Amino acid sequence: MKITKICCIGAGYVGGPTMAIIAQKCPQIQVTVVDLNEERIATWNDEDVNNIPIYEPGLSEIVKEARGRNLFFSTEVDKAIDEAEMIFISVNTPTKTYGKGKGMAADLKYIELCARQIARVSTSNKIVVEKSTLPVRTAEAIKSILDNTGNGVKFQILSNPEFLAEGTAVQDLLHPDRILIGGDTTEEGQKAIQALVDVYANWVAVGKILTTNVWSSELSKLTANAFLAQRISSINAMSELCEKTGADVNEVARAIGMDSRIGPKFLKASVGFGGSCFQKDILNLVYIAKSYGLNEVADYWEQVIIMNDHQKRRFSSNIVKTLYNTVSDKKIAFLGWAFKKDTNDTRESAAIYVADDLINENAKIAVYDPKVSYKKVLADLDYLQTRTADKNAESIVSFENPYKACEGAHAVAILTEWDEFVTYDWQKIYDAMQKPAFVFDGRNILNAAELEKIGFVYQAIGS
Ligand SMILES: NC(=O)c1ccc[n+]([C@@H]2O[C@H](COP(=O)([O-])OP(=O)(O)OC[C@H]3O[C@@H](n4cnc5c(N)ncnc54)[C@H](O)[C@@H]3O)[C@@H](O)[C@H]2O)c1
Ligand SMILES: O=c1ccn([C@@H]2O[C@H](COP(=O)(O)OP(=O)(O)O[C@H]3O[C@H](CO)[C@@H](O)[C@H](O)[C@H]3O)[C@@H](O)[C@H]2O)c(=O)[nH]1
Repeated sequence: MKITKICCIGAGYVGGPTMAIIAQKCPQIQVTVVDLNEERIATWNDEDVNNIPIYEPGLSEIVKEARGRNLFFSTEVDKAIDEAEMIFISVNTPTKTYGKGKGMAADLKYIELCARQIARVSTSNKIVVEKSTLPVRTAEAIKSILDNTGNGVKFQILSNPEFLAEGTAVQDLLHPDRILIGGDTTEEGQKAIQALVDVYANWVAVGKILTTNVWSSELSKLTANAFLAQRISSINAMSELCEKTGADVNEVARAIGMDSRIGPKFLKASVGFGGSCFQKDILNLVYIAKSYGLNEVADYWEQVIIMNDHQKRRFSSNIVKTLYNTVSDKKIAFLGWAFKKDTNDTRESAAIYVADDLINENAKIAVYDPKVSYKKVLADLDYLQTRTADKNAESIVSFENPYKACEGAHAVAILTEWDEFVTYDWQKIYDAMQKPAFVFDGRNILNAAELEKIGFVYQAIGS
């Protein structure tokens, strides 16, 4: 089956970039990305392509090339669904905040709404592709809804999890380690798999396109994120031991990373991992394991989250302890608010939790992040519901100039590893700060010797 029209439901961090690349690489396919969020669609369509809602290096250029040619962003969900032969579901699947599984399970209400909408409006056969990260066996639920509420048209359901990381989304999509496609073993299922393989084969070597059954594909996504996050919690656990023993976690990471069985990637000790995926997906894995009575499996993976929470709290406690056990009315400058560099995404960023802890101690926080607005900073803190929005606004400000953010501060804390932080005039920052001037480097990006020479009291993670 040759695909000529694709619809993607969800114009977020996955739907937007993924469809932009498909449109760029497959000019013969018309790709329409739809979303209920009118503001988001309007900014995807903004005349100035630099205003698109997601910041990813290289993305605006690709959108510029394909938008209006074969890439469209629209709020007309029904129309796009009905016209397409293949529909990607790329909506959010956050952790449940209510009812059974609250705080653990994935909330599938948006997925179910999509399935019902597809069933309601489809007048021709469709291939439905799960792009969102979903609990194993979700395809079964989607199939049941489609088959029982549809207009008699036939649906094939594929699982095609996305492995892109934010900040490198374009490169990850252009040069993926692998593409994973899970589908039914029936003849129809195999035809559907082939149709999606043919789309990716426009730019991905066929040897990198892996096909499996649906359940393996769904579970592989949760497994990949669990393994990646586990490496970070493992190195972060060692960072605390390094601080006690005089070992240096960067040296330890280099030494173990040269073992080809371990490998060098994902061994950077930090203030803790953030992002919308790791915590959510591991909690979901823990919930699934528990629901099958596999308590030891659940406890094993939950420890990755416990360690990460500890690492974030340890960072804020250390700031308070080092600043003579009080930060009350002291100005702490935060360089970085995003959960990692090269993205404007702040979901689950360590900065939010560190700020929350410090505000509990009456600190005054001044944030500078090259891509995050003050509105977003406040929304992130308000979401925690620790205190009133007014109190948050009194306790935290943000600056468009990093030097202004650091002026008069008792300490600077590095929360995100933006490259520009390394290039700053640290002497100038030092001169304008309270003395002694402290730097807490939550990303181990600055040069300790240089900063100490200037006069800073410098503390990194794990040394
Ligand atoms: N962010 C990542 O880097 C990443 C990477 C791989 C996988 N994932 C997974 O991909 C999925 C999407 O993540 P995201 O970061 O793009 O989320 P997101 O919140 O940025 O985007 C989801 C979009 O879906 C829209 N939406 C929700 N319900 C809808 C409906 N019924 N009809 C139309 N639009 C609807 C929302 O308005 C939102 O704009 C999640 O399951 C996530 O776990 C994310
Ligand atoms: O050595 C490291 C590597 C990462 N991090 C932190 O870990 C978090 C996650 O980083 P990363 O994995 O690079 O970004 P994400 O966009 O969250 O991507 C992850 O989550 C996505 C959503 O499921 C997956 O698709 C990706 O494969 C997976 O890497 C960030 O806070 C990083 O700063 C570290 O602290 N140390």
